[in-house]
Amino acid sequence: MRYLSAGESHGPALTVVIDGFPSNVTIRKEKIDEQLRRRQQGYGRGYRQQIESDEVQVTSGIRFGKTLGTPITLVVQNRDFKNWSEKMAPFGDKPENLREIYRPRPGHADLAGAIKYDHEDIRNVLERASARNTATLVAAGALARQLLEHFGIQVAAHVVELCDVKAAQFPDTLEELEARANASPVRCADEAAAEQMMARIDEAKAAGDTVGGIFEVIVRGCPIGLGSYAQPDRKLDGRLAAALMSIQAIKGVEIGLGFEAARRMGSKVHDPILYSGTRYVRSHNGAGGLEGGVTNGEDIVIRAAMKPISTLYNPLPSVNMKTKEVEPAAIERSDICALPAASVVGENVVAWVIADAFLEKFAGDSLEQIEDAFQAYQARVSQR
Ligand SMILES: Cc1cc2nc3c(=O)[nH]c(=O)nc-3n(C[C@H](O)[C@H](O)[C@H](O)COP(=O)(O)O)c2cc1C
Ligand SMILES: C=C(O[C@@H]1CC(C(=O)O)=C[C@@H](OP(=O)(O)O)[C@H]1O)C(=O)O
Repeated sequence: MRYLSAGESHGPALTVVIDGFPSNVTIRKEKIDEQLRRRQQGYGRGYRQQIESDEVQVTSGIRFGKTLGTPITLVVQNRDFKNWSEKMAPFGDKPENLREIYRPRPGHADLAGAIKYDHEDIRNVLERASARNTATLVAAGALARQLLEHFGIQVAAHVVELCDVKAAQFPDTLEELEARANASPVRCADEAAAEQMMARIDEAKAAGDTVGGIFEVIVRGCPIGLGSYAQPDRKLDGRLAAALMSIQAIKGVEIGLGFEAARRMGSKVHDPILYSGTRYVRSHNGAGGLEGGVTNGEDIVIRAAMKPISTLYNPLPSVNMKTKEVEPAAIERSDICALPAASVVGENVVAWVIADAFLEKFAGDSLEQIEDAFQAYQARVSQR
């Protein structure tokens, strides 16, 4: 399975074309829209989210609520385009009063992008570098998720740290964790920590500053054996890390104990293997569900660290690329914190990678063929 996305933040629309998705999978539009809505939310988001009300349009590959097995095209309109139609026009002359951007923002793609693609106006860079494109990743992930649901695989995410505030209380069940995260303005299941996180966002806003943090994604219900140790590019840990690192502003990924594993003795890291009478189980899950790049049947637990938003209302020094004078970096309308939104993007890109690995293992052109392969494998696994 693969996809290609396209679109500028203030252009007419964002588009993603998905190839290799099997036929006869039931898809509900409301489930895609629900993920798009979740991505738009979160304490600390900027004014743009009040303009947008993201909704998917399907222009190919689905008929009467079922996939056809042929390319699926998902489109998300940018409502803001009506305010940008002259400034973002594909053809015609530049408007006389166009405000061009020459002062790159530290932390954004501005400087490197302007040099790499030979652009004078940094808008030509930021329009595509913008995390607005994560709407397409979420739409694709929301489709993948509906395939995973059919096989009892759940994906959830929650915020565990925001700036220097850490969540300390975690609910016992995944359902409760998900419900509490969904109810929290910062998508954190620990209510007391969530209050402090919101205070940090308020402080950052008042100071013209920004904040980042860490979110955790949990996948429950994966069979043993997704991914492979046979080639580096087939290892599922690497594929998941790449997907998360590809989200704008994600600077670190850890699986299971992650960096903490490096500080402990092996006996305090690895998970003893037990047999329940029907299946192999672990007494804890330091590996985060992955050993040798292959799922081991435990929950996949993966965390991603997001740097603070690059646009500062109290900007850092930069250089005017036209005059070479030192000047404050440009200010674009911006989020103060987009960590809750990034956690939703994280959930959906992880869902995509898991669905991709699932389809490799249980290959088939239709849902029925995949079900046959899955059931045959489950029968074999129960003999081991
Ligand atoms: C959901 C989300 C929203 C974001 N919103 C903004 C924003 O409003 N302003 C901004 O400067 N950066 C924002 N960012 C971060 C930039 O997109 C990011 O700093 C930039 O693309 C460079 O990231 P990189 O160094 O990881 O490539 C956002 C990131 C995400 C994931
Ligand atoms: C538009 C979205 O995110 C945007 C990501 C972003 C950036 O630089 O990454 C800059 C802002 O866009 P704007 O300049 O229109 O205010 C964010 O709000 C979105 O997530 O829907």
